[in-house]
Amino acid sequence: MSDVVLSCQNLVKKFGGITATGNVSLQLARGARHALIGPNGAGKTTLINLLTGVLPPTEGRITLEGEDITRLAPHLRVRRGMVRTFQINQLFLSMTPLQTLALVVSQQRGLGGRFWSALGRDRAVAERAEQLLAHFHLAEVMDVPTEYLAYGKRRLLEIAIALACEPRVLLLDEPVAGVPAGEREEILQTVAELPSDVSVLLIEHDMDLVFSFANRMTVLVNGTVLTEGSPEEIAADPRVKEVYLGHGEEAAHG
Ligand SMILES: Nc1ncnc2c1ncn2[C@@H]1O[C@H](COP(=O)(O)OP(=O)(O)OP(=O)(O)O)[C@@H](O)[C@H]1O
Repeated sequence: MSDVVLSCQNLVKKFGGITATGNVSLQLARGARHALIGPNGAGKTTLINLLTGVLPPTEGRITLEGEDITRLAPHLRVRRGMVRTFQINQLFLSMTPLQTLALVVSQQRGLGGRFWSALGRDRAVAERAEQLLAHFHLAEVMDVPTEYLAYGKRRLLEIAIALACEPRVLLLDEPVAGVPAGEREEILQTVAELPSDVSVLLIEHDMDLVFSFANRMTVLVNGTVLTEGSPEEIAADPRVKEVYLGHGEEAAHG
């Protein structure tokens, strides 16, 4: 097995005259806690949309576990182990975290819509759901309908749902956006502590959070990679400081 789980080579995405992604190459190492940072409009979300297949690239190539997935439909990328945090929809709002996770685990294990009976009978489904509830600090609210959950708990549930799909690559686009400052660190710590067979690519604006989470960082500016390195290298890079100082509050907090 290669040490690189996901990579893109020379990715370009143009929207009419705007180049949102300009010749980006990136490698996500197996087990990495990799952060993608950059000021507003740098092209971070566009890059995640290209990697997940929501947007087709204008040019370039994407490989997952060495296989070319550039033209693969988004749902087939999920099936191959690349998962992004899901938006919670109406169905999930009326369900509890336990029901939601049991449903996703059942689907994942090919039990489909029989999840209600599966939860009662299939110990393995219930056990995996309980494991996820414990890891994501949701055990005490597992029977509370999602619509009544605090925002931070909802974000944790979104990540837990993604994890229930047993990803090899987890893509998180600002997973703590809107969460009160005091709760953000705990959420990202929970992600950082996932098993090392899950490789994580995170977009996050809060620099303090990024530095406590990441062991690798890529800085995007104007759709291109300014630099990539360890958190220490990035923190010491005068070009990065310049970009962030140049954008002031906006860059630091989105
Ligand atoms: N569908 C689109 N049509 C036209 N331009 C787009 C589209 N999506 C993104 N862009 C442009 O591409 C550039 C990169 O946007 P993108 O949202 O990827 O940046 P970002 O780094 O995620 O920004 P933010 O931190 O504000 O979320 C911006 O100039 C944006 O206006």
